[in-house]
Amino acid sequence: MSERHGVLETWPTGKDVTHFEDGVKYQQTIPENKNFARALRIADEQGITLSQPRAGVALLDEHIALLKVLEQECDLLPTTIDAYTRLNRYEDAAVGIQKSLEAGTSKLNGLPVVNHGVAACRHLTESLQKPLQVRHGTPDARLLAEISLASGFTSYEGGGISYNIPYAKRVTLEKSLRDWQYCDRLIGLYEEHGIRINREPFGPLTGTLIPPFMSHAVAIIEGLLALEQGVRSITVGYGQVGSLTQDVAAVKALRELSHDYFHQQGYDDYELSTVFHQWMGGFPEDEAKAFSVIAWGAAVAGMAGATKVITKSPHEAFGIPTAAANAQGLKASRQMLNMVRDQPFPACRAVDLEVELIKREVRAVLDRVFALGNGDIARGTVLAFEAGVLDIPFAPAACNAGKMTPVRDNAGAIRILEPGAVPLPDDILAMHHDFVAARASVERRPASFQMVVDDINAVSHSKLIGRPE
Ligand SMILES: CCC[C@H]1O[C@@H](n2cnc3c(N)ncnc32)[C@H](O)[C@@H]1O
Repeated sequence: MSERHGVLETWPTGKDVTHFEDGVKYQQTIPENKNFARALRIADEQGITLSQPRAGVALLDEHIALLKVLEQECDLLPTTIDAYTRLNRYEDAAVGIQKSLEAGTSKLNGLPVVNHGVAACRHLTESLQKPLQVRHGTPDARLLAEISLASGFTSYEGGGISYNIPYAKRVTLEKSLRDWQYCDRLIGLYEEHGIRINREPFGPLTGTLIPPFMSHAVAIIEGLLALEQGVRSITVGYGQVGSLTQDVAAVKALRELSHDYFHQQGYDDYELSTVFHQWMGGFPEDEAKAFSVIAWGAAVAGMAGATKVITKSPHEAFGIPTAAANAQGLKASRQMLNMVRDQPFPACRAVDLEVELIKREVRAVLDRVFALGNGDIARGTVLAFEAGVLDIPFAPAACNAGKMTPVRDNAGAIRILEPGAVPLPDDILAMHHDFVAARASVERRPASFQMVVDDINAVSHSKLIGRPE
């Protein structure tokens, strides 16, 4: 039995996509203004920042109603997939649908696209006017990809690292990287039939004090793995850390490094865009304070020249936002994006130094990943995680070393308290040490894990740096 046949058999709705050509034919009926890749290409050419929320509820009609509210305020639409579907637990998703019907409200934290199937999801994509993307967190996303793409979604988030390490405990990288090569190959097949589907590695990872160089390394690896399979529209992403100069530098470095590595590997016929995720850590409960965090994220995304910003809502501290709250986050973000649109962040020495630092750090890590894989990027990635060369702070995955410990410096930038086995050059390690020591002396306390804990809680307590009381 072919792999594809096996994938389609894992749930009855797999029958809906038996003939790949049917999905291609359907995608050819979608007007170009609803193609996600095209919208990003145009925005990037124009140098504007598009806005996109996260959103997903259990039942189809409610999800359509939700997206109709949001599409008034955003440029690009999501469909967030529920947690059961992300773990291929379609039976549990079916129970969640039933419970939602009985309760008259969503009992799932996203739309169970696999359970709903192609006909229903085509009704969804046809009901909306803006490009739609599937956002999820699925280590084995093969069936979800088959059904989503045949249903008219034109962008697919995730990757074999970014949807495993932060989202799963016991899924091996060998398996998730291989399953994501299937997803990328499927999108490569759509590309060969003239349908351009956008791919967006999940930049923020655990969203907890991730040093820019580490998330950039993962984004570039997943971009290369996608290019290898024929994907040609790639959005690399980054989660805001809250330091203005580090965030502006991170977006600049991410774009430039992605081009460097994609060209180095022989690709030049791709479209690249960047996405900036508004603060992914803990939020203040007070809605006015939450709007401040949201607006700060929008301001920096715009000034940094990100192609897209993923917005938050004033309900972030509580859970899934109502449509109204989600729309408020979009409106606050749009206001700010409009106000910063004509004032890109000016070139300055602090940003330039941070760009150079991030570039050196990314190169040190990726050089080792490529060396370990001896030219095979997927294999190098598996070995790099085993060796702790790639190491994602606070990730649940058993295959992640969890040795590298981040902490903020005295100005709020993310630095390294403990490098673990991440192969940074000695002079850079010394620089991180000095950054952290300077904060320790100002705070008159030793550099310690307590600082890390204080930083994790800082934003929800209306600060950026977790200073002692
Ligand atoms: C990247 C995942 C974390 C972020 O994703 C948001 N999120 C998750 N599920 C939904 C949903 N069903 N609707 C709207 N936002 C959602 C959370 O709030 C958080 O910001």
